[in-house]
Amino acid sequence: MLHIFEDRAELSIAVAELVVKKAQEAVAATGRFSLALTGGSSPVQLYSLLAASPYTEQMPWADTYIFWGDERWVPLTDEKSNAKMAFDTFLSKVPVPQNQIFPMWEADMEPEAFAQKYEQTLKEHFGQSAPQFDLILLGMGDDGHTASLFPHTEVLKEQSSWVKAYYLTPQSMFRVTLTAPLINQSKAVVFMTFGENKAPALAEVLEGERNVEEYPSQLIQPVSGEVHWFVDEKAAAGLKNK
Ligand SMILES: O=C1O[C@H](COP(=O)(O)O)[C@@H](O)[C@H](O)[C@H]1O
Repeated sequence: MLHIFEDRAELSIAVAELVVKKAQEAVAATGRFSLALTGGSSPVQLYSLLAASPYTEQMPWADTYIFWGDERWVPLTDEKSNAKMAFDTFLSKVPVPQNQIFPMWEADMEPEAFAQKYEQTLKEHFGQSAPQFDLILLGMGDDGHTASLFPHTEVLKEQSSWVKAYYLTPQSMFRVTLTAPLINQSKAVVFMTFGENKAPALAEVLEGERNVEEYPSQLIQPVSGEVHWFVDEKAAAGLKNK
């Protein structure tokens, strides 16, 4: 489902309202809300909203479990850390129990071993066979990547693992990411996409021929869950069907 907004501020408010709704529904139905966060610049305003009135009072923080969709393999104090951004913008300000927050990084571990450990953590949380997040937030890079599913990387072919780590040569760093098969088990996925730089990739992802090697965001098609694209008018400029 495509939702187009005039600007980032309006869009972030709409996503904050959706997060609150999904959280309340999940807690009413199952007693907990399992959320995977995105990194990058797109969610900064959303995260600040979640720490402020009127959203923070409506969030069932005590029953919320926070995971990440992906991470740059850097310490939690590094400015490039997706987790640091989330702590700075909202996690340090809301009453979600610390033991219900699962950053994708650990000191003194190799990234590949950490990915296996994170998968085990997810199995303990969800059970062995049904890794169904209530909501996964995603961004999309100008190149069509999402989470750390970058164009022309081996991780795009992954079918069985839930979490993978790999060295992203162009960025000279390891990445850790949920895999597409895991993301596609989610009950709901929300992409947040802003700005004219994203317009060409967005048009290809939503309306172009299937080419997942070039546009990995096309891999995200939940098996039975919802997928929402929250975009601003600039990002939507290249779309034919609005
Ligand atoms: O590297 C990453 O980039 C994407 C997109 O970031 P944005 O700055 O264009 O919003 C992000 O979704 C991902 O979590 C992050 O690791």
